Amino acid sequence: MAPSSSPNALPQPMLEALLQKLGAAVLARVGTGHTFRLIGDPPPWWATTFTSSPKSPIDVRSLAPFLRHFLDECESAWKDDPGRVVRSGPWSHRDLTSIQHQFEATALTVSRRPLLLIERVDERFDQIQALLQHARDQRLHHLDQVKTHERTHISLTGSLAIATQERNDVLALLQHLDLAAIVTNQEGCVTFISPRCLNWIECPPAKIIGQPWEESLPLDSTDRKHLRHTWNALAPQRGRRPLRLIGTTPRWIDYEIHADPHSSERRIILLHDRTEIQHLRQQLHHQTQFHDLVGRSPSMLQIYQLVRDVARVDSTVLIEGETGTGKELIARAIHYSSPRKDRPFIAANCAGLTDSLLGSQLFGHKRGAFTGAIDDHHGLFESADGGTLFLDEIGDIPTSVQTSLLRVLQEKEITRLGETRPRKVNVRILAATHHNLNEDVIRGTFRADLLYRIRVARIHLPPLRDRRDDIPLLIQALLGQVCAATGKAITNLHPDSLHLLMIYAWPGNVRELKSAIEFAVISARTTCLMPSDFPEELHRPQPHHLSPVPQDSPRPEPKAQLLHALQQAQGNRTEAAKLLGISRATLYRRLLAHHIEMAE
Ligand SMILES: Nc1ncnc2c1ncn2[C@@H]1O[C@H](COP(=O)(O)OP(=O)(O)OP(=O)(O)O)[C@@H](O)[C@H]1O
Repeated sequence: MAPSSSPNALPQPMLEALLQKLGAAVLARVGTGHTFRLIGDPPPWWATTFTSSPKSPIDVRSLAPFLRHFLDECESAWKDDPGRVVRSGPWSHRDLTSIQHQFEATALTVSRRPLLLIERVDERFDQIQALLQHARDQRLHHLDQVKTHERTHISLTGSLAIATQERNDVLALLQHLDLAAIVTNQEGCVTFISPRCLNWIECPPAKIIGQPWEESLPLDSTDRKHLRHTWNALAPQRGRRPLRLIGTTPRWIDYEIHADPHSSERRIILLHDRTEIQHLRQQLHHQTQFHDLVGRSPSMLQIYQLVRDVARVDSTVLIEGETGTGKELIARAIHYSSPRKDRPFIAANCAGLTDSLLGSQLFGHKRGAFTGAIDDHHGLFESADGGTLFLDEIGDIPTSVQTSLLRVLQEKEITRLGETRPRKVNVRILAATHHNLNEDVIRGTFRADLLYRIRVARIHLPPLRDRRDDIPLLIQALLGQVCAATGKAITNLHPDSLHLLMIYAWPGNVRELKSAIEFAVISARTTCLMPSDFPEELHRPQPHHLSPVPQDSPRPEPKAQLLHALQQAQGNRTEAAKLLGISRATLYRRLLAHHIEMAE
């Protein structure tokens, strides 16, 4: 029971009237005990509730046992504060028809006279009950909602955990497979990028997500074009060559572009780090290649060393070897290994030109120097000034030009045709021939003094049949070149094709090998080169007794075979060497060894 604040000091008649209006029974104490008298008219419910007559003094304890305790409590409250209004709180009481009602009593003193108000509060109680019920329902509903939310939360947390786990599994798998991945939406904007990929491109995800995929990878324009081309293809594609990611740590990556199996409009780009393989490949390339020359056979390794040696000095070099053995490549390698490498390298083919044409080509001419010389013209010597002039087929130079050439080599100056004034030139001469210039000197078609001038250093290139170990490397390199040039993707060489290429005599040397590969690539119906794809001459039976043997083979040709080959070649030693599948030098050595007469 909560004491409330002091009552308002209204005049008693007004107060009684007011309370009766409220439908309450208002009882005033008579004397000092529990006897009270009803003031004014009883409330409507009095007669059906209590047996006591409203007109007589009433012992309120007979109305309800509860009131006794209530009044005792009021008495002790009024001792401290006579002005206090004391409320009982509701109590239940059955009326004369046994219907239970709720009552509430309020006690106060007016002019020190205790008053007791008894109210039937059923309606209020019902309202409160209804409110309570409503509140209870609301609470239950709320609890239901809380439970539902809790269940949803648990289920979402579970789904999130599963999704996180799946994502981590996918990332772990990508990591394990050494793969990075990018997923794009239908507009080509990045929706996912794996941490490994972010690591490669050294970029925070916020800068990549939502950006067009093309801009997310640091590539040069050629690689970007290549990637875009692959992207635009309808079918899933694997990049034909690795891309180079530009960055603080440049990387080589292979890539595959797939449609997302869950949505055909999305794409998944899988990226594979190939940097290590690429470095190994480059190392291998460096090991198998010297400038543009492919080959690791002992003879080629010796030649590479010789090239390095002669590149350091400025002397003239004579490069000898059969056609197609790579004489021009050697000349280029010398030039580009030499201090002249930043100056011009000019190659001139001396075969098949008349005196004046070759002379004019090499030394230049003055206008009117010969018929058709309509202008002043500087020659290749002047063009090559400071650099290197490679004179191919020097054995075919007409004698008059040989004389001029000798003078240039001696004086280091040229005179244009039709002029008398010499001009200083600083040119290094490299010359090549497939002739035997010694024989040409003996025959009188080549000047001996010129030969000694140009043969200060000498490099002899072995024919391909004498260095068969290099054939597989050459095939690989040439196949790469031819595929790049033709745009055809050849991935394999059938073992029978390799056998065919290994046993053929290659009279045209590397040039012939290159042509055969070109032919096969063009003819190929699949990505594998079959024996039938190669030119017909490769299929002709190679005479067993003439079948070329590897250069390193210690087995010499028996004398009878040498004689037979010479006879077949009608004494022509170059032809005989070809038939035997050996170089001319080897043929000479073997002829000497077998004491076979070397006369022409
Ligand atoms: N060792 C090699 N590695 C790679 N390619 C080679 C090699 N040797 C030759 N080739 C290729 O073979 C072809 C002929 O080479 P090159 O012109 O240098 O030969 P050459 O001996 O000068 O021929 P010729 O005497 O007929 O002028 C070129 O396509 C060249 O690239």
